[in-house]
Amino acid sequence: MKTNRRDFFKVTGAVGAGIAAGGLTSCSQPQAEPSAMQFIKDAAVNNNPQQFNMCGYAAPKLDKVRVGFVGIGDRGSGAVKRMTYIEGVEITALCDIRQAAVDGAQKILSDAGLPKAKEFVGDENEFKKLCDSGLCDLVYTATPWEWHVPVGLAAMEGGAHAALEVSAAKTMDECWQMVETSERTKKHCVILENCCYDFFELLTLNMVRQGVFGDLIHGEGAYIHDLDYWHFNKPQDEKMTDGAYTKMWRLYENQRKANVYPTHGLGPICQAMNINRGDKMDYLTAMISDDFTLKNRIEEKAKEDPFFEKFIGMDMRGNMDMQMIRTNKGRTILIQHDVSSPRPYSRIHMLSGTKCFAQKWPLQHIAFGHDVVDEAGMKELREKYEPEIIKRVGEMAKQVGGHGGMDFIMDWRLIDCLRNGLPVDMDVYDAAAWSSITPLSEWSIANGSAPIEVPDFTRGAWKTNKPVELTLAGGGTTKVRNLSNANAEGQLDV
Ligand SMILES: NC(=O)c1ccc[n+]([C@@H]2O[C@H](COP(=O)([O-])OP(=O)(O)OC[C@H]3O[C@@H](n4cnc5c(N)ncnc54)[C@H](O)[C@@H]3O)[C@@H](O)[C@H]2O)c1
Repeated sequence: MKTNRRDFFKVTGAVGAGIAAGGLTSCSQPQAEPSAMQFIKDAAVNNNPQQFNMCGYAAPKLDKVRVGFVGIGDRGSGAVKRMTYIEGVEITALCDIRQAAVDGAQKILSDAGLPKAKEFVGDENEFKKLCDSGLCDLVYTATPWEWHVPVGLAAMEGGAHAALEVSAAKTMDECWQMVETSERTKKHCVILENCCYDFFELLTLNMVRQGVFGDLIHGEGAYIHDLDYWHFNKPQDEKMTDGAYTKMWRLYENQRKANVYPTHGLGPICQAMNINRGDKMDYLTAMISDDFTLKNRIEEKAKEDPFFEKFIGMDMRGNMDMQMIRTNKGRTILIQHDVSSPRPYSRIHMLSGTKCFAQKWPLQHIAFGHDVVDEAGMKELREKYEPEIIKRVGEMAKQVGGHGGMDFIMDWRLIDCLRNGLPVDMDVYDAAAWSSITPLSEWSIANGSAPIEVPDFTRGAWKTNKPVELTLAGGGTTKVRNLSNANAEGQLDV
């Protein structure tokens, strides 16, 4: 039973197949055998040794970064636009299953005075041609979740770095495939976790680094976002290709009883705790509530519009799921996920240390002991601890927009790292560990909240890997193009 855990975790992709067919599916449950304790023992044994350590790896410098985009819907088109502001970027290739999406991206390029990119429009495997074209140094993927890893693997095999939207992977097998392919090809596989670049998250990360928090004890993160409007934003055309989520993909994904979107809350906490770089997640336990809203909403919508009748009877995930994670250094993390309850947005972002406490939602504050820092104190803290990246591009990022600026900071930093041959902030081990919460939580939930080990994707290298760099040392040279037509568009909620 030592090497079968990848198979054990393989989720069949039935949800994905359902989306592709435009039909109804139910998500397969992972088996509940062997017992959790047996499984935890087995999971301590790694499959293959690390081939090459991608943490801290500096790929050869690229003066120009030729970027290809796969999946240019809501999120991907925003990324194309942001990249037009970054010098040293050449947008060379655009791929989508919809011509309209590619046309929209070409317009973004022409509006910015940039040349047309080569188009790859066809079926769902058209991205392979883009990845094999030799046109790209970086393939930036913003498809529905089921395509992230297939595109990322093809990109790395084709000689490009891969950048994958969140969550990077859906299954444990995909997590290992990313790790093994990145190590073998020596191509970065970056998770595009924009929340790691938000202003308060970066401020608190730097404060942790400077010792202001003392020892970190506990962190909390979340993705609590009432997506009702987006889930039910019906496509207007017959092929179901417009609307908020193309072919209603996200409603289908909500059949899976797991935290299907763990990384917005988890990523910044992992960076603060040096997960994979001095500490690691050891094990988790997960729990989910029943569904109190989604089935009812589907029935309500079906009464208004027969389009929604096909969703009746779908076995939806419960509203709220939670994961409790214990780290090797004895810290704890709580992650919450709820996209279907009528309540205000929150990613919590709470850090609790021996000397300092910070929390972003519902009310942003920092405290020392019982004393909450006032406005003047916050100003002082920002002046003292705002990291260099915010000083360098923070104001420009606010003008470009994208969730208040953090999306642009993330893109700029990624390009600057590639251009200056710097290690990336969010490497393949982060992509795998953060994404693995989905299959791990699914297993724990299916097994009465039994604890389950989080695999060590670094295979021991976490003990010596260096923390995320916050100084821009060796980089910071990438300029931002004329911002005169920037309009800071993009909602503040992620
Ligand atoms: N980081 C964030 O803040 C954030 C915010 C929104 C969405 N996202 C992520 O971005 C991704 C896309 O979400 P979205 O809201 O833009 O969805 P969307 O449905 O608007 O866009 C997806 C696009 O991918 C295209 N597509 C589907 N399959 C494809 C394939 N095989 N090859 C090429 N193109 C394909 C679709 O036609 C569509 O244009 C998701 O992973 C989502 O989780 C992240």
